[in-house]
Amino acid sequence: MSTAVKLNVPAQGQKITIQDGKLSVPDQPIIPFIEGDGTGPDIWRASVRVLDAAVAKAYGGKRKIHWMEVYAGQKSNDLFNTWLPDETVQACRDYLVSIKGPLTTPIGGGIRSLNVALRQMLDLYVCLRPVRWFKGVPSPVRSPDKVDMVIFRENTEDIYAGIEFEAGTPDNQKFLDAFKAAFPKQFAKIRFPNTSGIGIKAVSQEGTERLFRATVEYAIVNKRKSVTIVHKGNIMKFTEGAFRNWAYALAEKEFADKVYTWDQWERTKAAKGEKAANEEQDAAKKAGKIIIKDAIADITLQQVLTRPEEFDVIATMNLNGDYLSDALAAQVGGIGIAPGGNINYVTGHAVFEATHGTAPKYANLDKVNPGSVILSGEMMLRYMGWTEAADAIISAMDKAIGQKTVTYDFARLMEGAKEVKCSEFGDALIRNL
Ligand SMILES: NC(=O)C1=CN([C@@H]2O[C@H](COP(=O)(O)OP(=O)(O)OC[C@H]3O[C@@H](n4cnc5c(N)ncnc54)[C@H](OP(=O)(O)O)[C@@H]3O)[C@@H](O)[C@H]2O)C=CC1
Ligand SMILES: O=C(O)CCC(=O)C(=O)O
Ligand SMILES: [Mg+2]
Repeated sequence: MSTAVKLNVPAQGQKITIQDGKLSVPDQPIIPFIEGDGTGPDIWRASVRVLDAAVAKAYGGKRKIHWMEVYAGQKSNDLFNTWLPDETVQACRDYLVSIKGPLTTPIGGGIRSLNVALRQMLDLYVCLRPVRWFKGVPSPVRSPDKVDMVIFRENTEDIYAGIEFEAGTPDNQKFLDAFKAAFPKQFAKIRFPNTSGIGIKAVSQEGTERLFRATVEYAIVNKRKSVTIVHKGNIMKFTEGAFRNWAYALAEKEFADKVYTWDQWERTKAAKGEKAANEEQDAAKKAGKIIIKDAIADITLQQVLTRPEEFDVIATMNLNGDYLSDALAAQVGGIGIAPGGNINYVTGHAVFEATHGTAPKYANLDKVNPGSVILSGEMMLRYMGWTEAADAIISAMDKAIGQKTVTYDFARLMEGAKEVKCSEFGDALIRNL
């Protein structure tokens, strides 16, 4: 039985609200945070000091965040005998904007991902993961400066929805019986039905459209050059292929005067030839239109390495986005510095979190890079409209890395670096604010 969960609401501060689609952020907002499992507590302790210092530096005491701890994961289970209390989900709902550390998910059994559950319960349909290089960060590629990509990963659908039937269970048998009865031809395609685990991949038009609408709006507001739809539609025609087609159709329907799509190029080519299609595309580029293109997921993973300058904003489904965001992070210094935000742009709900996990072998060593959570906090501040504080963090990050004061992950790859602890990297950022 779970114990009652008591949240300590700060005595001061107000809720962030949303009116007519616009966030209303008080000068003293209450922001819930989840510390996280494994390295989460070390990272959070360093991060919160940097975020507070950046706000104090930017607004001289006029603005201040009142943090409210909410619980999830191991700490929650230890204290309250529940992994994800309703009170936590409700607080993220009520206070609109929150931030979290990583939470552990067991492999092959046990509880389902609390991270994914939170995204689904709050319907945070965009997982926004910008990938950029800070000068001086060690990288395995020759030109990490060419990597400046922003991933829009669909966050509520796909194989991640957790519709699975474990091999050998009565539910699995029930599912297979019903499947066989309704679709005997497709059932016959299962190579080893008696020992197959089954997972269901659902990708919808609504889910695709809201993700892609947010992507194109972001590309327009931020004056980006292109959006690449990344999919495996040659194999999964009615899920990943449909994602591609729905995305192209939405771009032409809702953003006709702001974009030029490769679908348009194909149509013009078929009607008037390749030269005319190229001229049309060149004219669109000159007019500042965003090029909407697509690429199959496997070749994308090669080309983001070999031709990074051709990728700008990327829209993709849940699983592809998961793989792609860790792979891209490697090019700019690793997941120790890869931030993210889970956002519903309609309701305003947002939970900011690092791309990495709990890195359990480093728990409580005050060792790992807190950069990912700090930069997730930077994204949160920008989302709140606190641009000056966000800019101060970026500039401090530039300076600290320029001084070669870095945690172990960078130090092991950098000549002449001064390796510092997680908390000391926080200190270095604060000094450089
Ligand atoms: N959103 C979330 O909460 C997420 C949770 N997870 C969960 O985390 C757990 C562990 O997953 P795992 O696959 O090991 O992936 P992790 O991301 O936790 O760690 C993998 C490796 O990445 C490097 N790394 C991770 N965090 C940092 C950091 N802050 N600074 C520097 N390097 C870092 C370390 O590399 P090295 O050993 O080379 O130093 C580490 O061993 C699992 O339960 C998983 O489900 C995973 C991803 C996201
Ligand atoms: O929830 C998890 O444990 C993993 C999630 C993950 O890898 C991600 O969001 O990138
Ligand atoms: Mg991941």
